[in-house]
Amino acid sequence: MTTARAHTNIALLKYWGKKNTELILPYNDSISLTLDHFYTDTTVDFVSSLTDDEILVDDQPLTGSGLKRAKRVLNLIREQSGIQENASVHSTNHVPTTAGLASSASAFAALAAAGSKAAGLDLSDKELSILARHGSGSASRSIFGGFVQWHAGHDSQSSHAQSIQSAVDWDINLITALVDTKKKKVSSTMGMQAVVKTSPFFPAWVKSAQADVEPMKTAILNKNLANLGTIAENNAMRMHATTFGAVPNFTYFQPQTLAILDAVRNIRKLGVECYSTVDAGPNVKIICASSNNELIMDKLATIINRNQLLVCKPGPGIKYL
Ligand SMILES: Nc1ncnc2c1ncn2[C@@H]1O[C@H](COP(=O)(O)OP(=O)(O)OP(=O)(O)O)[C@@H](O)[C@H]1O
Ligand SMILES: C[C@@](O)(CCOP(=O)(O)OP(=O)(O)O)CC(=O)O
Repeated sequence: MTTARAHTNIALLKYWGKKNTELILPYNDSISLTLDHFYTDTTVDFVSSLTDDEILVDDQPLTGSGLKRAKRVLNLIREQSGIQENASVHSTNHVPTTAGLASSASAFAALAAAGSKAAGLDLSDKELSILARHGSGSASRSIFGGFVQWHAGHDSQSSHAQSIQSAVDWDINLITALVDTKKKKVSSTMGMQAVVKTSPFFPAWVKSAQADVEPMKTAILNKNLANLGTIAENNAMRMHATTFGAVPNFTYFQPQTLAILDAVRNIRKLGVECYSTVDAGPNVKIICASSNNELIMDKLATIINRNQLLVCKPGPGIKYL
């Protein structure tokens, strides 16, 4: 029996579109920051008496596409280890209850790590990243701590994450503004599939996202918050532009999302370094230095309750408990 802990991550350069939906191969590289605040603990045991995999997430049986994805990861572990038994999986998401924050990244990274170890495999971080990717693309990055690059690659073996800077020894924080905590109408999986198929902006997105990779790596290595934030904010807006171009068009933004994006631009005009990024949902993440956290949260007080603002710091990679 093995327990692993994986932290969630926020993409500074987004993964948005699959070249291969079976293998989860993305069109472009993405770059993320692993966060300290949100994580998943998963315990896996292979048990001969079980007639099927039994997967409980927060004490509820996993169903639907979540179950299919988890079984895909467990089947790969059985293939690689030669183990025949079914798995008993217990997982707990340590994210604010139903906050609508990406849990699939930490979920499938923790499952890949705990499952492979429980099956007797001793996988490298690269191999774990490839395994986790088969559950959810963003999970490939949650194997590593700090700043991480997912190389798009051209096949399963070449599409994996790699550390850019695991111990983040400079001041970068992320304030999460919880605009809406309900389950979103369009999942990431469905949203990206729709834009790949129908948005004329998609090819331009891929081109500009890939062009962001080297400047973003340079900004990280130079600890340059202004460059990092500017590239991240533009990248996020371009990702969301693809949804406006889709047929039928859709958006993850809500009125409060737009109000916060505007407020961040205004705070920046005052000379305070802060930048927004938004994933496939209405919540805004504000990239800033910790010294500006209070000032930014005070300025946002007219738009959003203080208890809907959470400060996150860089977090670690996979851990066995
Ligand atoms: N701890 C867990 N272990 C295994 N699977 C999980 C766990 N937590 C969530 N899942 C599954 O992961 C999938 C994604 O979950 P959720 O929609 O909450 O995260 P998300 O990352 O915001 O989603 P999306 O893929 O749309 O971005 C769901 O199918 C869910 O059932
Ligand atoms: C907008 C994003 O958060 C999309 C994440 O998508 P997922 O990794 O959740 O998608 P699947 O691979 O279909 O499970 C950007 C990102 O995290 O890079």
